Amino acid sequence: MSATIEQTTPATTPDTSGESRRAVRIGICGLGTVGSGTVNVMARNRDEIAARCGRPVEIVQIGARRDNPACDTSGVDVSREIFDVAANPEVDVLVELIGGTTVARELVLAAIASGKHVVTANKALIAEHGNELFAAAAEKGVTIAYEAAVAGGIPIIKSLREGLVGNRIQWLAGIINGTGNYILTEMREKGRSFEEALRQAQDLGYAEADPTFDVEGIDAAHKLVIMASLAFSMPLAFDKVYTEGISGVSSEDIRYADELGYRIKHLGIARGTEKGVELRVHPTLIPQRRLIANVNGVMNAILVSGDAVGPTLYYGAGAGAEATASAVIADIVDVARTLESRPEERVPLAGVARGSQGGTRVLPMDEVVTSYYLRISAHDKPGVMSQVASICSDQGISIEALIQHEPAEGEALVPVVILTSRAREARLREAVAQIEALDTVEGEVVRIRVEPLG
Ligand SMILES: NC(=O)c1ccc[n+]([C@@H]2O[C@H](COP(=O)([O-])OP(=O)(O)OC[C@H]3O[C@@H](n4cnc5c(N)ncnc54)[C@H](O)[C@@H]3O)[C@@H](O)[C@H]2O)c1
Ligand SMILES: N[C@@H](CCO)C(=O)O
Ligand code: NA
Repeated sequence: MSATIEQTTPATTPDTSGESRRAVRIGICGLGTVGSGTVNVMARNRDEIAARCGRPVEIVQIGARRDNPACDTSGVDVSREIFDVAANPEVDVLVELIGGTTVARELVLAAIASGKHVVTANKALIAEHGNELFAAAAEKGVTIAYEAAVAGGIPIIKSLREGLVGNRIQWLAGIINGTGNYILTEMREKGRSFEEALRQAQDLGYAEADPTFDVEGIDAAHKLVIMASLAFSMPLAFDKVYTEGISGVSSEDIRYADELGYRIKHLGIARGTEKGVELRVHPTLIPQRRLIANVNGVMNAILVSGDAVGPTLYYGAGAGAEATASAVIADIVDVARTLESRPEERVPLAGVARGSQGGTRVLPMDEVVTSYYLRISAHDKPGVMSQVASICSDQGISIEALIQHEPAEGEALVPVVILTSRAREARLREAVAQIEALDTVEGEVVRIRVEPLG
């Protein structure tokens, strides 16, 4: 089917010099949550977008397997074959919203080969194939814009690549998976089960097609590596990120953390050290008084600390149809604004000029230094604490706080909760192995890292 979009603005808009400029022609591939959100927001805010671009922005084609009742595509050429969009000479900018890394990679390469700019919300694609795609785009003199890929509607890519460009970034830490934060919040505030909260997040359109990506930290690792690449001018190194998800976080640990004055949040952390950059994603205890500890539900927040500016905080909806569409459209406008500029005058895709990325070392997890929350299931016998304290002390670790309640009626095991001093990961692991080997201790010791973030 093919027809013209109903016009509420003229197909040309006067630019500041008074000349009329032709519309920027957009092709959207994928009409799921983000695709339909983008169509809706573009239709609703079309006059504002045209005014901000200095020219109309028109969706000329959509590639979708099926129609989506969440948006109105009447008047737009809809093809069931997404590669039609990549081949369409009428399309200036291809917007990839299908997700995944196989077909999406082929689609983006095809679009680049035919000289189109690309906008994508696909963090998996950028994190895993970004080095290749950026090189292909640079060869062709086109742009790949990926604001929606990290922290949904929060303009964090723009902040890192433009707003903070005068700084040396020291570290960044963020709640960068909306689904995970939604689950942890529902568990803590409403006592919901993990499974129930995940189902709700899926119903609300927050989760990835495969929700293991959200729950096991893979999605956060994708986003972290993209931010770290910009912050530390290094190639995308997804396979080097230490990744732990939230599936092991229990309601019990959330309660003990509260008792100690902390919240458990799933964080992505990138920190520059003299020996290399730490890249890690894991549940983290954060002091309750920190703003980021109070970021709840689907909201995301990222702290970025620069040598000149100090700590800065970015907060907003990390997932959802229209919040993500906000970032997709920001990218479309960015691309549209520079359509006629020479490639070397545009903001570099990877944040630095081609060939200027350093081969920064990613620090092995064993060398990371942090504090820990440990929960030990111990038999209610005298001497357990002194054994645990002596093992920790042998590894140079001291105990900063301790919770030990009376065992529940009829229970032989009593939970012992400890906050440790800062220690090297390797030393902590050794101490935990020795604690687990004690006759007086049952099962595995729960360990969650603690970050003061200030
Ligand atoms: N949902 C969010 O809140 C959110 C936020 C930020 C980024 N993202 C990213 O945006 C992308 C899309 O996510 P979504 O939530 O909209 O997913 P979705 O599953 O709702 O939508 C994807 C759509 O693409 C279609 N599709 C997949 N392969 C196709 C093919 N070969 N041909 C035609 N259609 C195809 C699917 O049928 C589906 O309609 C993903 O990369 C995701 O990681 C999503
Ligand atoms: N599944 C992702 C979507 C936004 O990238 C999340 O929950 O954060
Ligand atoms: Na963003």
